[in-house]
Amino acid sequence: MEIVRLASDGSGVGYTDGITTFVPRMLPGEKGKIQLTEQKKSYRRAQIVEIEQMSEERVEPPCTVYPVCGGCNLQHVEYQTTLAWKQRWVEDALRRIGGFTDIRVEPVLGMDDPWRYRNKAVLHRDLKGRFGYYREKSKDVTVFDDCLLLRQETNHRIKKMQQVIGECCEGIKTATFRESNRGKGLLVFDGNTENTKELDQLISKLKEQAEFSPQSCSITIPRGNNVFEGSGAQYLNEHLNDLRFKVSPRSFLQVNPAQTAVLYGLVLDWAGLTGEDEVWDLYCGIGTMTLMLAQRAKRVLGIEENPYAIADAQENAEDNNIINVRFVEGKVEEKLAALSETPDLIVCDPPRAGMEPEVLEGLLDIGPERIIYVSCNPATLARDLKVLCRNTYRIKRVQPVDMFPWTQHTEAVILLQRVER
Ligand SMILES: C[S@@+](CC[C@H](N)C(=O)[O-])C[C@H]1O[C@@H](n2cnc3c(N)ncnc32)[C@H](O)[C@@H]1O
Repeated sequence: MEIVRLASDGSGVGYTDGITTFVPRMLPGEKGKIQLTEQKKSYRRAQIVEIEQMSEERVEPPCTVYPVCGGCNLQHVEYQTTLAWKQRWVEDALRRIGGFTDIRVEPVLGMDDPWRYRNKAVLHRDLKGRFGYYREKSKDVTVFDDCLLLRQETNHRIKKMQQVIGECCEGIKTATFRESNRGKGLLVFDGNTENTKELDQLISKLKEQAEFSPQSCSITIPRGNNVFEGSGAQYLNEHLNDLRFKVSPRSFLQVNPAQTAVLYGLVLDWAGLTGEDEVWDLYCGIGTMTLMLAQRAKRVLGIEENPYAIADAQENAEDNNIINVRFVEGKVEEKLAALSETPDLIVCDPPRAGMEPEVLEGLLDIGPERIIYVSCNPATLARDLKVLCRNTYRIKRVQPVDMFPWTQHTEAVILLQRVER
């Protein structure tokens, strides 16, 4: 098969028997043998067997498990090429889904060093007791020695955990490693983690290792009803700008601290706050942006559905002596209707699914002068902007930020200006 174009997840696209066929990790202009892995009526998926004609854009991926790991899918091209692709994917989504034909999308803000940037790794356990990443579209696990997206210290911690746990504590199915930007770790075990002697022994053994001393990495076992037990502090402390944030094991935190600073910097810059502004931060998580906005605004309201995150947000405000914020726990689609004022600015940072229709209607009713939309999914972003920009708002700026190098994921910040009430 010959690859004729690129899909928006980085797969190559060609045709087998006239049917669109997606081949991950194959590039436009390449020819080769493929094997079909999935057949649907309107499309097929396949995997590379052999590449016979290679694109000049292809490079040797530095990671040894890249061909079989579901974590990264763009390591077979240069980093700058991936940034150009991501810019195009945002443009394509805005045009195809949103119907925006004349919007300028700025070049993606990439990283100077796009390796070892992640502060979180979710590892799954296979039947042999080995921990690793899921393969693409599979529950098979890829075991790795050195994940190039994680710091070396984190890779060492993972190896040590694997050695100590061996085949014991079968109930543990997932190990999530998180890390603050000052290097302190938090390991969360999930699965069937009832209070057993075996689990307590595991924690004792891990604590004896330098990698899991309470100063170096806490261990957390959720025991139901918001109870976490283990070793060390049962949360992370993160430092962003001049603020300190508590992050509970079940709360969201952006995974790329270096690019988070770039992303939040853009939001603060575009917010153009004067000190007299009323701001709402929808989908506010642990209140990271809420508190930063509050330092420059009159008042900020944060809305978030995760009870752990909202509790963190409240504590974070107190901890940083920020008093001009208020947090509301609940779904944005339910809480928005109960609010009657019109803020000057609304910042929204929804999950990949984007915003519910009720939220979009609510935003149009409330009608703030400006909206800043932070999105990690160009497709749902374009769908939502189509509604917001039908009559009321105009897109002023679109700036993608590379939060997830070597993966197909794309983050973008959009500034909307109200043009009509
Ligand atoms: C992409 S995160 C952004 C968090 C925060 N703005 C930050 O930068 O850390 C999305 C957040 O939305 C929350 N969330 C998801 N669906 C929600 C909903 N329907 N209503 C309120 N919050 C929601 C999630 O719990 C998560 O904390």
